[in-house]
Amino acid sequence: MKPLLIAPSILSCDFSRLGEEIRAVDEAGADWIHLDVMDGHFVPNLTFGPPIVKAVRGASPKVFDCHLMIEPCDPFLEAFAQAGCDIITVHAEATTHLDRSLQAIRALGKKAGVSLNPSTPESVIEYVLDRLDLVLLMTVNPGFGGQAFIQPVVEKVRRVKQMIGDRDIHIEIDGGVTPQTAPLVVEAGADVLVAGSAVFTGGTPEHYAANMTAIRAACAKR
Ligand SMILES: O=C(CO)[C@H](O)[C@H](O)COP(=O)(O)O
Ligand SMILES: [Fe+2]
Repeated sequence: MKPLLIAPSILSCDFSRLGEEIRAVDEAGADWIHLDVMDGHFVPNLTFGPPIVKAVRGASPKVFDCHLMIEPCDPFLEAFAQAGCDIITVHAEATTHLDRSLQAIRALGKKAGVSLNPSTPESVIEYVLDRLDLVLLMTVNPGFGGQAFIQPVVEKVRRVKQMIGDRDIHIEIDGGVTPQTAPLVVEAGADVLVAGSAVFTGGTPEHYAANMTAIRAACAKR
């Protein structure tokens, strides 16, 4: 069984102190740093692009887990790779040629991920499993932090876990993860939890450590 990893989403941090906040969650015990890139087109919100990723890359040596909510995605993969992302995840709904996008990410020397919106069936990844390092299952509709967890996705987690069999592929959950919802997806087979508001609530490094401890403790009996 893979160890449980927590990837705080910086979408919920204080953007005026971005580097400092990344350093704080790193020191508070984050396994990965989750970066939400939004284009105002695929999702109804805008965040940041490669120059910001590059600017904060030095704030933490932890894995930079880049969640691209952009359409098209292919023209920007190289820039995100050069900016210092370690994992690049594209949405299946945002690329016409998913197989090509995943090949392009690996050709850049990065880990390749695919994300599925809550309403997207898991069958879309059936023929690209051997090109994947990570499947990100959205448990909210992408675009904003602080939304409520969409419960029916738990069943999809179980199905994806079965589909991947003994392949070395992470199952990551993103959206509405709290100490209450985390055990549901972990029990179903998830091994990476993205959490934005549930980690950054409180606003101090001590809160971040306690918030991550609470999520881990809730999942400890999996
Ligand atoms: O991809 C995302 C939104 O599209 C974010 O990663 C996600 O929403 C995290 O925020 P929270 O944990 O507050 O739900
Ligand atoms: Fe995300």
